[in-house]
Amino acid sequence: MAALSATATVGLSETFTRLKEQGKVALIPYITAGDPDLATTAEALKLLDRCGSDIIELGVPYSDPLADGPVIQAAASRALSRGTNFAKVISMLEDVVPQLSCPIALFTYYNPILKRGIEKFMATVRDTGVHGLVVPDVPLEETEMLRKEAARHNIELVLLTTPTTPKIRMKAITEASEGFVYLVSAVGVTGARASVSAKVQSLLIDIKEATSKPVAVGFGISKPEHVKQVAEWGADGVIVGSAMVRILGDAKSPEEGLKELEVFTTSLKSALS
Ligand SMILES: O=P(O)(O)OC[C@@H](O)[C@@H](O)c1c[nH]c2ccccc12
Repeated sequence: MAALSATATVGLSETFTRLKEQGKVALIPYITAGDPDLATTAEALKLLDRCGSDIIELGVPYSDPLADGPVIQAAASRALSRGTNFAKVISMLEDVVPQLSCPIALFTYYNPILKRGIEKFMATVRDTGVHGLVVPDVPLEETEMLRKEAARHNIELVLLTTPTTPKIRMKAITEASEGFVYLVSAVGVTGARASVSAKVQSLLIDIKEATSKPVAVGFGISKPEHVKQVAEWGADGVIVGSAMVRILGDAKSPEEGLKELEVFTTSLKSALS
């Protein structure tokens, strides 16, 4: 099955190439695996795919999510308290990825990778048909090993740059990043914000001077008007996490959460068309 899924969907950079040809901007939701449970996560992935997501970021819940705000931290602890672990996320993905038309970028902190061993981790992830990997807390100096193993297993390792990243370092990050460059729009942790910082516009100009690779913007984006604004500023993709995670976490039942997720995702998708 993995072989089929590996060919069934194209990778991250190919997805951006196709969207660019169509003059479209990628909608990239993030959800935490196992919140409220893995069965709902499986349904949510299929639903997000059906609603026109172009790439889906799936977070592996971790006990010390230092870059996450309260919404995603709470989702991670709910998922962990239900017994969600890496092995269970992988077996869910083995079943679900072949049913998706959009690629998955697995989102994990560095520690779970080190625990398994980088090579074993990459091989396991690749066998599920997952195309991308985002590791927010690995320092650039240590990404060399990660990048080598990711490339060896045909996984696109996405690196992140922030509003306070010095230009030289930003250039090194855009050079090394595969799939797309993740532009973190705001300083601090993840979480919906009232508006998107206008600084994103100049940051996008700087990054696009440094690289022709696609750039997706994340952090704080939670409304159709945010999505529209970031697309107008020239982003190739827009990432929405906490607002999606909150919908699933606040719902009275998984069914209700999935229904609201569909409405919300559809509203974001129409803001991009
Ligand atoms: O939640 P927000 O503000 O919409 O931002 C996206 C973010 O959730 C997702 O990309 C992500 C989840 N955990 C992270 C940790 C670091 C950087 C990014 C992330």
